[in-house]
Amino acid sequence: MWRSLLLKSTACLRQVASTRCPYQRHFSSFYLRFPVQSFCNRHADSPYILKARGADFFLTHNGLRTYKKDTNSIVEFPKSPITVTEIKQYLRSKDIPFHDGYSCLHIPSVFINPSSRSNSFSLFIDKTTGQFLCKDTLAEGSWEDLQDCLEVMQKEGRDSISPNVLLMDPESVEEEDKKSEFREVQGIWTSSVFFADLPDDEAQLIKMMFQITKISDATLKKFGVKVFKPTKSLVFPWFGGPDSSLKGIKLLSAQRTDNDKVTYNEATFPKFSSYYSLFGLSLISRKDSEVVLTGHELDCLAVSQATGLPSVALPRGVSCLPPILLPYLEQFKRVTLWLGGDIRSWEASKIFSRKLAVKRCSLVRPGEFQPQPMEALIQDKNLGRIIKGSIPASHKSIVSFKQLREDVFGELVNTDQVAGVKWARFPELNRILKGHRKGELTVFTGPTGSGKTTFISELALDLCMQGVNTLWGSFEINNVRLAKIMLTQFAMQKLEDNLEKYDFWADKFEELPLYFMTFHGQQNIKTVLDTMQHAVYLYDINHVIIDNLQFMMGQENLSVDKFAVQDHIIGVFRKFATNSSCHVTLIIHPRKEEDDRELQTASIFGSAKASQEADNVLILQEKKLVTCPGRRSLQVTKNRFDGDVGIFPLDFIKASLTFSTPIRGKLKLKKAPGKSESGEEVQVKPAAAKKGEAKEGKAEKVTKTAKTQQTVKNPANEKETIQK
Ligand SMILES: Nc1ncnc2c1ncn2[C@@H]1O[C@H](COP(=O)(O)OP(=O)(O)OP(=O)(O)O)[C@@H](O)[C@H]1O
Repeated sequence: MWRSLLLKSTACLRQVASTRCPYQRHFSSFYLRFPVQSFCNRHADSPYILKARGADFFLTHNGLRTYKKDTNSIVEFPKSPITVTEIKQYLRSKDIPFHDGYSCLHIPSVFINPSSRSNSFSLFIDKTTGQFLCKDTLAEGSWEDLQDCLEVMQKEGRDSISPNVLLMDPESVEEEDKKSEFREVQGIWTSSVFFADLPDDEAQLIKMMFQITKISDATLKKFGVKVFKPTKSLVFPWFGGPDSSLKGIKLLSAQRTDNDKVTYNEATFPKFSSYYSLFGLSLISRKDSEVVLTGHELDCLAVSQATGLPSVALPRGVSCLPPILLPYLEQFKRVTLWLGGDIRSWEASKIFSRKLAVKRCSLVRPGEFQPQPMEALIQDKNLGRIIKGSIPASHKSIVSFKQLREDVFGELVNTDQVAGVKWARFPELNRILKGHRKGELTVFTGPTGSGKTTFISELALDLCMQGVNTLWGSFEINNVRLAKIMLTQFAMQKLEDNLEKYDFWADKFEELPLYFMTFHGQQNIKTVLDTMQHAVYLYDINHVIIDNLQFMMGQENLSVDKFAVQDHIIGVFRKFATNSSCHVTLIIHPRKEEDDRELQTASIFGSAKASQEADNVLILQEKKLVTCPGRRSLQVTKNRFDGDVGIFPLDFIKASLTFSTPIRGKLKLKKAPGKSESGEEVQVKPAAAKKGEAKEGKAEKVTKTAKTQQTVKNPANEKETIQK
């Protein structure tokens, strides 16, 4: 059997390497046992990326440096997308029995000998992607991997196959890294102590610090929560696998801010991108048929203690529900999502319920009387009653105001949250657009070569750094160039001149929830949309950027009215944005305009119908409204959210490729009224500054922004801040 697998895999690799290199090529995990890296090094005469089960190898022409990156940051649409009907047909053709579950099909595990199978249907196939997970052996892989295994089994007349065929080379760098990381996990875990083993006053102090005085030692012990004294952190274990062994840990530390609020910082081992723990899962019995899904470990403790209901917590809060966790939630007939107390949690619960199958989900609507679970416990609320009052997630197309009433109220009391995520680098844009909202379509245009890509790159990066899961479709410039621009903007400095800092910034950048589609050049709109859909499912993407629409117009449509095609494509993206609750930013080249005329909304679109589809229209104007030639400004010509439109100037900083708003009246330096040392009211008079002084002002601003930038916490990062 090994020989046949080996032959098949090696042949495939050889074919790929000879025919496809240096193009990007997806290797399924099935082939990972083999030395992909060394094999391809021989063919590497230019840099390229191989995506292979969570690892990307960047091979340089001299083979001197190999970057590895274990986040699945490159989104490739499966060569042959699979449907659940096709999966079922295939299983039937192989006489494999299956249960049709909520998100997965369940089949007997092919990795366990039938005589020793404790649970007959322990292999779960994701209905949307075909990815599988065997809960007994933790073997996982793609639909193609599973088919390969089944084919080999059939050919060799076997009724099971070793899961080792799917494992990485045990001596690979990744495996070595994992082993040393696991030693670290065990070290922290064994040197941590249970609350019950701490002196009373110390335990009480820590509980006060984390605001968990209402959580009993018994509850903490039941969930295995410990304290790691050196950093005064709570330690949440991740127990997994059939033997419920320790797979990882999350460390949570708390800090009290000046205004007496508590902020939490999180760190996980393994790191966030591969931390797939459903906290509390090890306490769930096979017979449990309902569960409360929370967004935080402390909330999980609160629900369990107050209601006695089975409860689990998502590993990365409301930012995503990784499909790899879905098999663990299949046993529940009813899932109550109580993810938090704000609008973001409410939106996330609606999106997650689609993945979990809406028919079994009910949602706790955040509100004054329904804060997040831990807060509800502190306020002595009846958590059981709140859960009972959760509302079915099933969506009805026609609703009465009675059903909308609470939603409308929620929007009225949370205006700031409803307005969306605020840009940290573009306060002027916040002033006009109020924020970045899910489900909207933004159309962005500007003259050729004016800096559209560079500007949108920073705009999107800003949001991504605040936890907005982002997917790039860059058809014009390749992903390496785009990532270079973004990394420069992220580091806010010219990295070419600071190569020694590359790894520092690249490590941080890698933690961003940022994904790239691998398309380049003309693309079929359907393929692009399918890939976007796929990414939304896998990574809970909130923002897709398409650069640019012209690459979807296709050659075949040239005979048709160009603007009608454009209108159609905009309509398709509009629908996607609404249906997927995902913001789409579409870059469009303008119509040919006379050089000295400003662009307008009408410069972009073929018809008025298309302009109605966009929620926001942004135009990068070049040197029109400012005296200095080459200056850019950003104009908002449409804002469906609240109608405010406007324009503001942008300064371009070439070294960092960033844009900033010039300080207002920079040449007329003005200070807010204040008091002099003698106590007199002073107003600094506008003084005409020299050119050099103005530049200094700008440089100072950049440095300040850079500082702010470094302290921005990113939820995807190992340090997350949750404001209570
Ligand atoms: N405000 C600016 N001032 C001067 N140079 C800029 C400015 N913005 C971007 N650039 C530079 O101009 C070049 C083109 O920028 P970019 O690719 O972002 O433009 P674009 O509008 O997307 O181009 P295209 O029309 O080809 O799509 C880049 O080298 C970029 O660094």
